[in-house]
Amino acid sequence: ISAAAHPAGHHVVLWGRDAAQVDAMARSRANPRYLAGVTFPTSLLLQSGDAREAWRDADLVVLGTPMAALRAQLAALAEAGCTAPVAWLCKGVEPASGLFPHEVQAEVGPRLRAGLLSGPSFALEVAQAQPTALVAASADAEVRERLVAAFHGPALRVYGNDDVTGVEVGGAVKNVLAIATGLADGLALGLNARAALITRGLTEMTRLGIALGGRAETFMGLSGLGDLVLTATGHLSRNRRVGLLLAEGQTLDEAVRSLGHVAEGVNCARAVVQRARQLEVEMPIAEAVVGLLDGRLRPADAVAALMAREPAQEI
Ligand SMILES: NC(=O)c1ccc[n+]([C@@H]2O[C@H](COP(=O)([O-])OP(=O)(O)OC[C@H]3O[C@@H](n4cnc5c(N)ncnc54)[C@H](O)[C@@H]3O)[C@@H](O)[C@H]2O)c1
Ligand SMILES: O=P(O)(O)OC[C@H](O)CO
Repeated sequence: ISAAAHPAGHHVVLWGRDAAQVDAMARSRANPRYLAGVTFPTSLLLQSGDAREAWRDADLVVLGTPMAALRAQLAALAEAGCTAPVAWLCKGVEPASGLFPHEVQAEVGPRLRAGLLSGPSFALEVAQAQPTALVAASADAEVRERLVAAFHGPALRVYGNDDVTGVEVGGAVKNVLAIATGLADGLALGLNARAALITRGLTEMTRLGIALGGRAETFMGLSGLGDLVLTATGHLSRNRRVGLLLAEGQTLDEAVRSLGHVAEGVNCARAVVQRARQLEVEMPIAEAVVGLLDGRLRPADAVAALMAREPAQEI
């Protein structure tokens, strides 16, 4: 995403916590482990050390960490009195608390001018400047405008949306559903089953999102249906890969270890189901994913349980 901001003519600093890694990237102008074949723009400045040096004069701060690191990063910005808009890219819930990103921000940095970027976007394709459409979500119109100004360009279309809850629920629940479709595809349950999981999964996402205060239309947009289709079917998805590995017979620990990357859906599943139960929202597919991840259900039992549900009206 740092590379994506470059064609828009901005001065971009990529800060990383691992000095050796940042040094290696600065020398090679590449990150072969994550972004194979991508060369960084010559103007992209790479920095480590004191993060405040990187964002002190920034017009916009973008946090590209997993959910587990969001609280500490936001707290540091809040404590240092950051006045620039701050946006996160993570999708999911905080593992320790089950909170969505904007809820974490409300706890640690309520005065930050905050927003997020979401939508169907594998990092590799964004870095390759493949055409991509994203959502800039914030309750603050100026933050949305700043994000659009920073990233909208020849390869990225950025749409605004003020429904932060809806956008974040979509980004979290699609991870859980991608595990489910990965499992179904790994078990060769067929294309009909995959389409059914995506569609009924979208219904679950929408029900939960509305119960949490999101708007129905958001779930039909890029951060809902769009990201669900991408993550549930795209071979670059880590969450889908977890499902495929479970279908091969790996345990959850083995699957997460062999993945070697963060798969937010593993933490999301339990938190999403817990929220749904509290709100009396039915989410049978997400419930089945939790049963599978916890080792309480075997894949065949999960399929049988979902198929044995009472007939119901579609809407
Ligand atoms: N990779 C993608 O295609 C993609 C696309 C859209 C959104 N996301 C979301 O973005 C988030 C990050 O995903 P990723 O694939 O970039 O993960 P990642 O594991 O590659 O981590 C991203 C960066 O965060 C750093 N980091 C990790 N823990 C940290 C900490 N405690 N403090 C500071 N930095 C820390 C890592 O060193 C790394 O540089 C996830 O929530 C993911 O769902 C990823
Ligand atoms: O690789 P995943 O499953 O974390 O998905 C990455 C992005 O969220 C896709 O939009």
